[in-house]
Amino acid sequence: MVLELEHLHEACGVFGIYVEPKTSDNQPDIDVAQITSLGLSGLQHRGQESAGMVTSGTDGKLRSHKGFGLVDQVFSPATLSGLTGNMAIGHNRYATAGGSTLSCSQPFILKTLTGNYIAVAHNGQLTNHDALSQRIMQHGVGLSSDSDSEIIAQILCSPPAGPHSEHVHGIDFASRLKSFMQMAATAYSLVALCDTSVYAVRDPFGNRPLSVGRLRGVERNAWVVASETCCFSAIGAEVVREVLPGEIVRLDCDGLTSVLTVPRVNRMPDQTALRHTSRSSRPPSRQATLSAASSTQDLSEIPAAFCIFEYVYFSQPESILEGQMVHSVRQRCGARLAREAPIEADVVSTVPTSATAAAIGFAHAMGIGYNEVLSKNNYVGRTFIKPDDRMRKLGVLKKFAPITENIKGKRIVIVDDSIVRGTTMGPIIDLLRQAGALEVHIRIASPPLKYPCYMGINIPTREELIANRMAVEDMAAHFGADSLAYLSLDGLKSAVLEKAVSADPQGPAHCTACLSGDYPVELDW
Ligand SMILES: O=P(O)(O)OC[C@H]1O[C@H](OP(=O)(O)OP(=O)(O)O)[C@H](O)[C@@H]1O
Ligand SMILES: NC(=O)CC[C@H](N)C(=O)O
Ligand code: SF4
Ligand SMILES: [Mg+2]
Repeated sequence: MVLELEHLHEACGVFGIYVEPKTSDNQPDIDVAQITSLGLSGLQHRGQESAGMVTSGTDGKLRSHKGFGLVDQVFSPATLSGLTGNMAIGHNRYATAGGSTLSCSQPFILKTLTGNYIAVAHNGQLTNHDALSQRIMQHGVGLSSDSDSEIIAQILCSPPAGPHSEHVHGIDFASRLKSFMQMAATAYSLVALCDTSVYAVRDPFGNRPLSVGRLRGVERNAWVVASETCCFSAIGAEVVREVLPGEIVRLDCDGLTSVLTVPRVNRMPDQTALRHTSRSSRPPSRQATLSAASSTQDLSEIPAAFCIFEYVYFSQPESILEGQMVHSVRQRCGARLAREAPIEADVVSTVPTSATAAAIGFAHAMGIGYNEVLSKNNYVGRTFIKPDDRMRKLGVLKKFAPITENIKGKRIVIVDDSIVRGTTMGPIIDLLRQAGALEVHIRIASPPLKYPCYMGINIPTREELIANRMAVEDMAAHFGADSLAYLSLDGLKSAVLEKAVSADPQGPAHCTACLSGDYPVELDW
């Protein structure tokens, strides 16, 4: 028997690019496949299982390549040279539905009744996956996988109900997207290719991130879209804006067009089909029932529910979310934590890597020097170890080594962004003690993680989350520390909201379900 040392898993990265075809030889050639591969590399932290890309050009033909592994392993120069065209979409996958198989890797490509092909890539997790797959199969359509993303592609193959002029004018893809959004409230950020346009779509709750940018120094239309803006600098792009919750954006030779916005409403016609929505493969403790939203409620009043954990852990520090840099938000979290749980010490440090900004914020607010006490080996991947205590600790020690001269004889505050199973913290405290720390105080820059996520993040089961197994007061002793404190939920929300801006008329609002148990869609346990 082996124990997998796993924390939270990321949420997939999507990327898209549209470059207007050249009209004169003076215009620069833009290699969209090369840019997509660079963009996906910049989003690698969101998914490492498989990568894929679809390109299309003026000939209307789609070219694609997918494979297991990291972006640089999947796309060789020879592969990229075959992916020609003026537009592309790409995907990095961490599986949340359907397992880690090539049949579930993305983008999905399907042929439609009009003869056109569509390609779709998805970040997120459909909360009504099971109900939608039943509905598709009842129409006699077989599915090739258990992927919820395939469901999206299948639904987008069907013309929307009611009168439409699709067969005369080709696919009315925006109407298809709107129709899909009315069936599935959350969670998805999508990029799609259809005809001569790239589409970018964010679910009505805006649960997963998605931003549009523009290639610098290119005179004609040259748009990009990505899960996170951190990949823009490597491809020479500037941030334009976020896709709004419920918005469908089209990128083509007409520029950036906001085709339409669907209010935050779950208007699936058969509301009862939304019950018992979680994947059957989940253990009972993770099963959830989604209560249908009342049809009389003014649902456009419901606030957005952008994943607050993107700020805490998932996103890269340089990414811009809701008009603010993730690094700055993390620093504010650290500063608030210092106000909520101050402590006298000689040095403040981080559990590298994602807690570093919070540790710096904590140190500044306390007026204590920040320094590093742990060196992280970036080449250690997921660790499989025997489940005895000694080997468990060695698993963590493979990842971190003490910087002893910064530790010996010091009172140390060690800041982490989150505690999931509690695997990392105990061995780190041992390491600091062995290196001669006088005192060790743990500060966590987010509230206790207690509830599963149904929106596309693999959080361990309730039983596996240490915050459900142990009171906060007992944790310091459990880890061998002198004290331990978490940031409050209000503290986290204030740090995020202090500078968040949104073009959404309702303003920025967040999903905090894994911390608070309040799900954006109602769940009965
Ligand atoms: O309580 P645990 O189950 O041990 O998990 C919590 C740890 O996992 C995450 O870090 P990760 O190792 O993923 O790396 P990062 O900080 O470099 O992103 C998180 O930042 C914590 O450090
Ligand atoms: N992590 C994700 O966003 C996963 C997307 C999709 N649910 C899949 O499993 O492929
Ligand atoms: S439950 Fe947590 S991880 Fe999932 S979307 Fe909400 S805030 Fe993000
Ligand atoms: Mg960490």
